[in-house]
Amino acid sequence: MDQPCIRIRDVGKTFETREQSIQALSEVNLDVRPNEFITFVGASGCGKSTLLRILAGLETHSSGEILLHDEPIDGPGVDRAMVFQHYSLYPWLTVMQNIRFCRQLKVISDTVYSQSDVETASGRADALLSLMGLQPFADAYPSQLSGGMQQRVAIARALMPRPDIMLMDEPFGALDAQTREVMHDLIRHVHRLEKSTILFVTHDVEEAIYLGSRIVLMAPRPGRIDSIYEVPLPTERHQDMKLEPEFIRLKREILSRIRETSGVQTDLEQLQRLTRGAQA
Ligand SMILES: Nc1ncnc2c1ncn2[C@@H]1O[C@H](COP(=O)(O)OP(=O)(O)OP(=O)(O)O)[C@@H](O)[C@H]1O
Repeated sequence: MDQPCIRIRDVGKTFETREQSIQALSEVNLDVRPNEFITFVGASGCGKSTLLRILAGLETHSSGEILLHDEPIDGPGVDRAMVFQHYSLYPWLTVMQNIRFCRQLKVISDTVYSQSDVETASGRADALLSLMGLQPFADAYPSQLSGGMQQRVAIARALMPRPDIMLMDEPFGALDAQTREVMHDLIRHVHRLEKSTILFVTHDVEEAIYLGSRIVLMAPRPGRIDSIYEVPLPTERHQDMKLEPEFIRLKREILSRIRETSGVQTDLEQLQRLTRGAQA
């Protein structure tokens, strides 16, 4: 079996605000193997985004250790790309310019500005444009595109420097149900083709099962890993699988565990007690 490309050991994160100290993550342990597609689910506030941001190098952790290819993470790097829920494209650049933007930065920062670098980058940008079905829109501006198309540009831009690891924080959260299904099949296709490792945060359990090979369920207060599920589906997926008994059983099990760990039930019970008290 492949060695893990990411090792997360006893990781904790505490945010200190003026009023309080928030333990966003506590004793998180996880090994990620190359080319895995891991999805993260869990109640609001369980630290999913914080963990992703730490892996992206956008946030530091307070305790424990995170190794990426046996090296500690010490900031963002071109080996990791992040895709957010909001498309975060540059509105003044065309689709093609947005896709090439990151690569241009890398070429300039490496000061290896040769013709062959530029040609390789152009070829890759063209390939990504066609992979995302965006060729007719190469010269369009983001404001001229639908949400789904903008997110395809954001994914193409993230893929441009050939990152080892894609960190995706609810990338399809703002899209309608039909567009999401199209994006699901597209991202599975991209994963097969590009062979990158994908860590994907979502609130949608069906999305988590359909996309992931493993599902990490996190729980809040403090944010931690509660359980990990292997997805019993073949690598090749199709939408009808969502109707299979095994898929529905896993969805029920995960949804029920999220409810149990979220504390919402406890809040409801407290509310009912208070209401009863007020009526007595
Ligand atoms: N910059 C910050 N400063 C203070 N507290 C923060 C900060 N970022 C996150 N938190 C807190 O850390 C906890 C975890 O937040 P995080 O956004 O990682 O959870 P999440 O699981 O992604 O939530 P959601 O599903 O609602 O997006 C929450 O209690 C949140 O309020």
